Amino acid sequence: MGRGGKFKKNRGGGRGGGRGAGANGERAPHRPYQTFPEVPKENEKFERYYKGMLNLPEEEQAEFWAALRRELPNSFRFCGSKGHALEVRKLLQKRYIPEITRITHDGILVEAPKEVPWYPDSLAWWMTTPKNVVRKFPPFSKFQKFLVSETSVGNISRQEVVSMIPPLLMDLKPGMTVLDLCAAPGSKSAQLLEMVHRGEEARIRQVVRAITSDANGADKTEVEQEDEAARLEADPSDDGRATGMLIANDADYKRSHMLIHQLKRLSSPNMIVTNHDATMYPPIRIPNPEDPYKPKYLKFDRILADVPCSGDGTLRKNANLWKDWTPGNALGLHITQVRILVRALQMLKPGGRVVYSTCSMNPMENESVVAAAIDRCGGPDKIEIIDCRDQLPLLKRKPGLKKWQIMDKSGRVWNTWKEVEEYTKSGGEKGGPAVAPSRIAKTMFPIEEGSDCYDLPLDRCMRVYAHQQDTGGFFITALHKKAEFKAKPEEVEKKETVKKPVAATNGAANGSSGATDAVETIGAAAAKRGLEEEQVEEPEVKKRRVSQDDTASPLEDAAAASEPEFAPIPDAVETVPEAKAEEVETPAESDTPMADADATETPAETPKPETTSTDTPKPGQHEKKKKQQGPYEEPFKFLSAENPVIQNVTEFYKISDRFPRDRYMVRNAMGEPAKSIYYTSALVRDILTLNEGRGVKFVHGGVKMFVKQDSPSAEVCCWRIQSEGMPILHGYVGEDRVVVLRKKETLKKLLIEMFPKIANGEWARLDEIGERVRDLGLGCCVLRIEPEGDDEYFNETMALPLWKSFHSLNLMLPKEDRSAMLLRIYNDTTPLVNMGIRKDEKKEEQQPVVATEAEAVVEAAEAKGEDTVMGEDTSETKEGGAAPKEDEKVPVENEAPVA
Ligand SMILES: C[S@@+](CC[C@H](N)C(=O)[O-])C[C@H]1O[C@@H](n2cnc3c(N)ncnc32)[C@H](O)[C@@H]1O
Repeated sequence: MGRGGKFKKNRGGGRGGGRGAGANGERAPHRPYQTFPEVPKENEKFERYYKGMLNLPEEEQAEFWAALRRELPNSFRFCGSKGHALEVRKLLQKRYIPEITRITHDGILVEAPKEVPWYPDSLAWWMTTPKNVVRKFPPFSKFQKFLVSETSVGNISRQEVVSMIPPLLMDLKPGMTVLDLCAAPGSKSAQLLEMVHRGEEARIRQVVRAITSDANGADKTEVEQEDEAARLEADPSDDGRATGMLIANDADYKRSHMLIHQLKRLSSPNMIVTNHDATMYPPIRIPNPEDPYKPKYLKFDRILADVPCSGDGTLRKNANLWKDWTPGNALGLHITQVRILVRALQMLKPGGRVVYSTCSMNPMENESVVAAAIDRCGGPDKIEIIDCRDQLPLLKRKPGLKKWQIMDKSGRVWNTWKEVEEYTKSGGEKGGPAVAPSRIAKTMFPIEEGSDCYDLPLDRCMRVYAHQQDTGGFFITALHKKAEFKAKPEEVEKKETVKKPVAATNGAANGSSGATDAVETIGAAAAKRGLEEEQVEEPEVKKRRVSQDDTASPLEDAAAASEPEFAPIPDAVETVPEAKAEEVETPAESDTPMADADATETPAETPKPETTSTDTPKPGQHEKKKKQQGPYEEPFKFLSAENPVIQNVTEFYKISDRFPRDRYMVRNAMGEPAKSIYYTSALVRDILTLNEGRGVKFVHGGVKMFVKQDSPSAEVCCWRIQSEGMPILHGYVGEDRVVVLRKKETLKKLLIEMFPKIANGEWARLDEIGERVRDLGLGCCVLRIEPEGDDEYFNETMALPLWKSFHSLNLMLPKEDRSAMLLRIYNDTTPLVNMGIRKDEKKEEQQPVVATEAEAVVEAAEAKGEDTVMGEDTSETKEGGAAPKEDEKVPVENEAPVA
């Protein structure tokens, strides 16, 4: 329900007659809230298809159907680095739960949030009180503010619990490379990225301490010490910095930008966002130390294929699915799903792992896809289904199906492919012309006897049903690649008249470059012909050996890519299933990325070109479309360590030699630092550099490290450190540019006041930092917070950018971050004070910040029954980073009060 929606009253009687499981997996004693009756929760075909097929014991059947008709509990996950996530969790437990347990609603004590029992470190929580009650019922207001505020700054992810499972089965370790093929809006990518960085803070601290013999920041890392990833040996090669990498990909351009918004908060230099059709994901070139002239391609340690699906496991939050469910939804997706999984297995290292998941219960999107992909990839000798029974022991699940039926569009159920063939041969029931049921394919059925895939242990797949622990439905399988293989070509039915999958047409639709098409063709060729990445000889490579910095022009690539070796196999193209748009309604795309920002498990998400070739653009339409589809991304250009700007920042901040200087990047064709300087890991740099001009559609990479600022004099560096780069850099900044803050009250002044004055002796108001800031040179510095005492809410070491001008200071933090910190540390919702702003800005600036934009975003997404990951920032610029927020502006003197 949206913001303006009416508060829905409890309709009494308890949910599902008190039959459901509680949030801890046990039966709940009572269910104070019931489902909304607007949509009749029935669908004859759906019920007929699933009744009996899911192998549920008789006594569970009623529970299963009752659970599907109940509303889903509210769930959320504490995210970011583990130490910080645990601190935020502490607030829930100590400050908010005691308050919630005292609330009665309609005469019934509400259930407090509970830990999701199987999620590690108790970082995932859920509660049965509906979201709209939490949002609108006044006694929840403090808790709601906490949720909104921490969501907006990226410390809480409003994620459905079953959607948290796949990353937990990835066995992702420090140093590994991981690809999330269908990643938007990014809740699982966020989990994966946290894993890429696991233990990093502790490892870096070990290194910095060893170098400086400095005990800065009395260590609060008890938890991390228990964690193997926190030991330097886990990832030692880059002074403890994480060397692993996540590539998060989505075929839909707009959704790939949602990914950027969601993941940016994690400030990771180890992440790239790409925009490709996963069925033909292009080979990614990496350095080849053995022979720099011979192209080498990345093979991933881990791949997540959380594929587009019909989404009938999300019925509990998308009640419209009750009326919209048709068997055709899944029929139209099976082939794309198989292709995505085959491509994932191709791009995997031997010994690596792919996790395949859907939020659908339909075997034709699940077990049949797994079996068909294993069959195409060389059978059980090459690909093994991993037995995950010992993983997440507290998660209740059912084994994958070994037998199932297929329901065609008309609702007729088929047991075997043979049955379909016989029916077709016989000319159907009326003895008329032989017409096969539309869209049914052989690979949808259980594999027949005689194949080495006949008896695959499909029971090792995991099915999670709504009634087991009061969740949505989900399917997850982990696959181990035992050895390289050459994939079998797709078996195709030539007679079907089909359209191209919409995702596959994206490149053309969005006017992407010839180079992109060429790379997609190479990806497609590799995928369709079963070529391994090593065997993919790129077009230009055939003509001449290339050096690492050699880049073929897009045209060359495109022309060469059309040579026979890389041409798509005609049959395969012809038999691509019809775009599912006509059967499965894709939610209408709104103009603002915000409106559909947080769709996680939305059904049928295959991207759709916005226009067909016959569309005539209306006046003014062209520009808008172009922007939405974003055919042009600024290139990623790395700066040399000798670049004068790099030398200037290194000198001004006295950045230690231990901090790499060859990983700074800008986003403009000239390769000149103009507005922002980004920082990436070494691997991300190599990938962005080596693949330039190959048409790989990179849409994001790098953390914004420095932002250009007007500076008061030539001696003051005009590049301030950006808050998102601070955690990476601060340990290497010389003490000349560091201010140490220890007192809780001093920090509060800096958080509440946007421009606290320091001229004319007013520095003295700033307690222990007063003299230091008085004596400090102008410009940006590191405010290192090392809390004294043992205040339970003020005990985390942090580093924030602080700007000193002649008259005032400014903590360079976005407003949401300031407000979230005020709430977290001081339980304070005081409006921020900005004495230095112009009159016309004043009214707006002095509004309380919590629960404004962030709340609107969360509510908009939740209104659609979707997961929300993090706060939305709609100020993305062409430079690929967020436009500076209002309060990140240069604290120029004329904005600050004149003393
Ligand atoms: C189930 S959602 C992914 C949810 C996401 N993993 C998360 O946890 O937030 C499926 C995504 O696949 C994308 N998609 C659809 N077809 C695709 C294709 N052929 N290649 C890559 N992505 C595709 C959709 O745009 C959608 O964002």
